[in-house]
Amino acid sequence: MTDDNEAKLPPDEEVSLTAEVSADVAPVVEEFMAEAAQANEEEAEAIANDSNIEADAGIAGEEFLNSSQVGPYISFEHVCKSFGDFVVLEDVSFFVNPGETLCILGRSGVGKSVSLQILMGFLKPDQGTVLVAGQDISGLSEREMQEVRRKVTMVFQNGALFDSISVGENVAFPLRERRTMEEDQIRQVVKGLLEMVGVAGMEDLLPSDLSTGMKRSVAIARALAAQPSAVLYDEPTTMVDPLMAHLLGDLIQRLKVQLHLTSIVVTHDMRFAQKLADRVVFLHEGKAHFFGTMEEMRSSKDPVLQEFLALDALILPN
Ligand SMILES: Nc1ncnc2c1ncn2[C@@H]1O[C@H](COP(=O)(O)OP(=O)(O)OP(=O)(O)O)[C@@H](O)[C@H]1O
Repeated sequence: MTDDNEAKLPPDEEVSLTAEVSADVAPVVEEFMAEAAQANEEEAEAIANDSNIEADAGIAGEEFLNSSQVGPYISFEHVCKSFGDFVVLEDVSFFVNPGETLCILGRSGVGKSVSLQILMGFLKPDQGTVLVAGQDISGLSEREMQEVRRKVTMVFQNGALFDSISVGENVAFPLRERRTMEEDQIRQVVKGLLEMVGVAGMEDLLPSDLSTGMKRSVAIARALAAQPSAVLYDEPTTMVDPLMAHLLGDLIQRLKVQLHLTSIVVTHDMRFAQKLADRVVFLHEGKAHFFGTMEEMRSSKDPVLQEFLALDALILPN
């Protein structure tokens, strides 16, 4: 390939999500994805309008929330969480706007996964306000929380697939729950989603037949089948090879750009965060020690951040 041709290639995030989808199922999958993208765009606009009304009325609240131009889609406001006497989170605040990606960074045991579990309503905060899908989830019942989890879904490290049913049935699960799709449409969307996430033709395998990275890809396909507006990823690049990590990073970025998905990514991987994050929150000793862009984090003179970045550079030399 000549340099000229290379210059004409679209950036990774603009390569169509359905580029790898077979022609026989592409129309159905494209329609399915377009529906999801439109719903996410409309929801983001609604939140932007609401927050403009609030800002006009002068009731937008805290300084850190005012710094976001749109209303946040997900946020922690002064969240505290302890297990017995052990304080994990102490007055932690951060947000992610609709269609943006936030990476949660920090050493082992600082409460990154606990934060995700609070956002999913699996753990309750002791204090503070947690906003998910634009609404305060603190007073919600388990049933109401299940509705929120249709919009904001999580991709667990191990995929959390149903072990006893096939890969295809795992991905079909959210489609069947909708009760609006014909069997043939379901088959086409499942096939297309699996092709899209790089595990084509694996419908009939069991989750136990798959590698860790493949399970994670299937978990992303299952998450997308629910047409969510936000996806929370817990350590997506842990225990996968660098090529798989790169593919997952590309996919998350394309989902953001083309589906307007809001994402929160817990990661140890600074290169991954550099590639994906609009903002990062760095948890340290129970606090949100830093909340800002990667550039701001890299240029910070804060000794704790500098030490973390220096250690990362040692582990992953350029
Ligand atoms: N249900 C629980 N009961 C008691 N302690 C818990 C519970 N869940 C988490 N913890 C503790 O809270 C702390 C934070 O855990 P968490 O899993 O959020 O860390 P992390 O930042 O995700 O770490 P890693 O990067 O190693 O995954 C740990 O000390 C953990 O043992």
